[in-house]
Amino acid sequence: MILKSELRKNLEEGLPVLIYDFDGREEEVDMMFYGGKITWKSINLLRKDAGGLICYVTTENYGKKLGLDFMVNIVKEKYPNLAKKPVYGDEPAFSLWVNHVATRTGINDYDRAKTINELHNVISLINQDETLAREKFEKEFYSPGHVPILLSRGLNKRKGHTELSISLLEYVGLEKSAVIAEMLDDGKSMSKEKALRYAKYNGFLFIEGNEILKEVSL
Ligand SMILES: O=C(CO)[C@H](O)[C@H](O)COP(=O)(O)O
Repeated sequence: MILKSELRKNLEEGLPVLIYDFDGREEEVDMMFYGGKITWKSINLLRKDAGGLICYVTTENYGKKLGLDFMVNIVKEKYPNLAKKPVYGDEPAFSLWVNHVATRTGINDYDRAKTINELHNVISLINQDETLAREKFEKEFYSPGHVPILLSRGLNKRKGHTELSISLLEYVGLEKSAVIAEMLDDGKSMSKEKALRYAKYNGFLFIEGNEILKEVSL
């Protein structure tokens, strides 16, 4: 059972939560942070202890309000021969890759934290002033950059870490803004058992996709 208050407290304190998707899907664990609590130290931990691709996550609906499309739609139009699906079947959640204009190269921990902090600010502005949020996004970001944006289609359409992380934020009542990276290990994805031991050792929450499905209404 997921303890809502404990989960919200951890996320608001800037602690990561580990999410395992499902047997028969990627069978991977992603490290997830709340997008509103990212510092350069969170990027450092994602890079060193998780090791996978560090992605910013929000919803398809918010993405549309900023004029963002799924990369797969762009690829289908421009490079139709490359528009294949990964082995586990889902259409990827990728949209554009961006940097904030105040970054230098965009890749170090400070730069990626800056890009993500400013993405979170844009996302938080959407519900107050949609037009201003889009203007701010177009004025302050450029693409291609070093932070991929993933857009959640909702768990009723796709059951990836993208959708699981957004559902957890909705469940605890936080803004739909997350940062995730896969946990890797010596040339492979980290096993669920090893990620569980890592979570226990560090006092981080470990949540399975099936537990999330039980708590949220699809
Ligand atoms: O692979 C990815 C995007 O597609 C990301 O790296 C991330 O792990 C989320 O993936 P998914 O939502 O497919 O589990």
